Amino acid sequence: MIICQGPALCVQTDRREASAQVLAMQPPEEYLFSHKRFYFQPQLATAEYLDSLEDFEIRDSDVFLVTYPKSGTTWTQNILSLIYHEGHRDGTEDIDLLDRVPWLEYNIRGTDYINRPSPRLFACHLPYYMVPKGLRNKRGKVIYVSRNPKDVLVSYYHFSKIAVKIETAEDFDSFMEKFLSGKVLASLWLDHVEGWYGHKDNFNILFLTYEEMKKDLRSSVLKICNFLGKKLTEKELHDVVDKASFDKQRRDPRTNYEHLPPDIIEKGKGHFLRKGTVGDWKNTMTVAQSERFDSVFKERMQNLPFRFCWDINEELPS
Ligand SMILES: Nc1ncnc2c1ncn2[C@@H]1O[C@H](COP(=O)(O)OS(=O)(=O)O)[C@@H](OP(=O)(O)O)[C@H]1O
Repeated sequence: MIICQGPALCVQTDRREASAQVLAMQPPEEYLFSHKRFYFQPQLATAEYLDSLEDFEIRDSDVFLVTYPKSGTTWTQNILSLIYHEGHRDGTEDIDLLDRVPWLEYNIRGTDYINRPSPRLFACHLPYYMVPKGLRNKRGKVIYVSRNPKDVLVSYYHFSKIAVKIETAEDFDSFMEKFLSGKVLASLWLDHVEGWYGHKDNFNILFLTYEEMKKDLRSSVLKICNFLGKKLTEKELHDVVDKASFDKQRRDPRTNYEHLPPDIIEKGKGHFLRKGTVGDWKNTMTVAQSERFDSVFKERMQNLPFRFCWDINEELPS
């Protein structure tokens, strides 16, 4: 089975040959593969497979977590697994998170995940127009998690230093320019979020933000449970919230991706779960960089319903 973390981290536990074939098709210096106006990780995505997703058969019980990278994907994957799997909550099962909630666009190919019992859980970074058409007809459920794009940018920048398969940022300025022009995995943040929000009526969808999860994780888990029609006891809810905390997740090698080999994550350069805070962009971006970011993002942000801390002098929520 191919195991992937986001667009950037991928490893296979078996069936290595499938990925080796795909790898052989791509020159190693190519970090981005464009298909239908969207950037993918070239080692794993093929146009043929991506096109086949259109007809991927959706079950009403399917749950799709959709994010732009670095927005809280792993966190929500963990929450979904904890909500649905008692053995995960009580620690009696030793199943990899990425087997629980695999990547639709990268790692169900060649696996039998599609034949698993319901409810099937998937994660993806796909734009709204590339997901299976069944989803676009309101079958299955979609949870869309977004995060302040300034924090996304900073998280992505640091991640590029530890993720071997994505281009290492030379410096923050040049990485920011790539981010602002959408020349990164998953393309332009604005297009992704606007696309999903603008087409929300076609989907059975719940929008969440990283910031609201940080502010009140218990309420966010309850919101997810209500959307999924899943009732947890007080003890179960407590266990989900407890095991999804940043500290617990960081200490768990499975959710901090410490088990991934060094050709996926470079050891000793940082952790996947880095800081897990709101507003860390203020520690990295200068006033000039923030203003440059605003000059591209601010106007279009006003059409979105999500309210993020934007100005460098604005106080962060407690
Ligand atoms: N439990 C928990 N609580 C708070 N924050 C968390 C948690 N789990 C992951 N994270 C933070 O999410 C950031 C990684 O985002 P993703 O998981 O979406 O990355 S990826 O797209 O799957 O590569 C990355 O953010 P930064 O720390 O700002 O870099 C992670 O630390």
